Amino acid sequence: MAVSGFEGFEKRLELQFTGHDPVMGTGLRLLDFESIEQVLHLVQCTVVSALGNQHFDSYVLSESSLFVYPTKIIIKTCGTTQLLKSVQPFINLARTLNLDIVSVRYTRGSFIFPQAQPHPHTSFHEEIMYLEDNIPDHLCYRKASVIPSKLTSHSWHVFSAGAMEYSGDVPYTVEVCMTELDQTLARKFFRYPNDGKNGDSAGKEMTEATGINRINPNSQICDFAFDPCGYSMNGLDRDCYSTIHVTPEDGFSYASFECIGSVHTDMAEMVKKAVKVFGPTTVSVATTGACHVPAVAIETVTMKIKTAVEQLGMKYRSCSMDELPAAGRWCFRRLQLAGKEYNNMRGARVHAR
Ligand SMILES: C[S@@+](CC[C@H](N)C(=O)[O-])C[C@H]1O[C@@H](n2cnc3c(N)ncnc32)[C@H](O)[C@@H]1O
Repeated sequence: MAVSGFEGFEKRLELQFTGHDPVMGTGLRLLDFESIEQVLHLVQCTVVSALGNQHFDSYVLSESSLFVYPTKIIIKTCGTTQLLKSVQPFINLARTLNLDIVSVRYTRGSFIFPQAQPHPHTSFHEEIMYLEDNIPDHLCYRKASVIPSKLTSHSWHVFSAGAMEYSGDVPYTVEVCMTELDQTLARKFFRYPNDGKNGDSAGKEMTEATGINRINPNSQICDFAFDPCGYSMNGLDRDCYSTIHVTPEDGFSYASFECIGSVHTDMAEMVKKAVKVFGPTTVSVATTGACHVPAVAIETVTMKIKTAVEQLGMKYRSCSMDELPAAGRWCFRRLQLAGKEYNNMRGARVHAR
């Protein structure tokens, strides 16, 4: 942990592959656990719990989560992990299964403790340089973008590279970052000393006590409670995942909620339920991949989420959009608890009333 506190904001990497073998039922899921562990060792994290279904495998990590689909890997890690060190090893491992990389997407918010980040995460510039050096040339549709909000301390960083332009036919992704959690709600993610439980049983109890199990009642949940505090879960609902990570310590409290949506998902309702679990002061919502079907167009999805979160007493502060050739349109919205204002330094909160 950094001297100052734990960095909750995750770095997220999504690698998409393709292969000549039309039988894609297993694909990357054939990777043996030892190979995955070796990559995670480079990133500086470990597996603490795992659960799979017929569509994908999910791993709760000591620092966030990993999802392995037949042709896709999604890994998000927090703290001072070196996530981008996994890019080349994953591409090489996929090659052993005759799978070729076709797109890379890297996203993250603004770190609370940027000075604590190691190479190659000391700045967004360094991250882009590292990615450029470690992905193959055929991923030629490339763009990096910092999507601003009104607060320079809350921006969304995106890099995407693809072998072809984005076609808009994938389910959309919503990444929610919450800071300054309500202290009473955050306390539910602390364990009692000598509680006689292990990470799995304590995690299950937190999932139920906090209402996380009601965010998507159709999910199978793999959860883990850290000692003395902290919580992570992966939810599996057919081929869609959701994931929650919580750093409850006062002063740098943080929680994230991420999930995949489709025309069948009431995303706004799920985000609202997730925000309610934590009572944060600031909520940022990054949405991408929404396609041209009107019901899941990015404007429709993000507007519904905004309206749902406002019902919890949050006020809309800013909205920015950008378009990346290999990843499609991005929308980054920030909301803040009504009656609270920030000056431009993170954490320096001024009450407006
Ligand atoms: C559960 S992980 C979640 C990471 C996620 N990105 C977040 O901050 O919400 C981080 C939390 O677990 C706590 N924790 C306790 N033991 C830990 C360990 N061995 N590794 C990582 N985090 C640990 C940290 O202090 C922090 O509160």
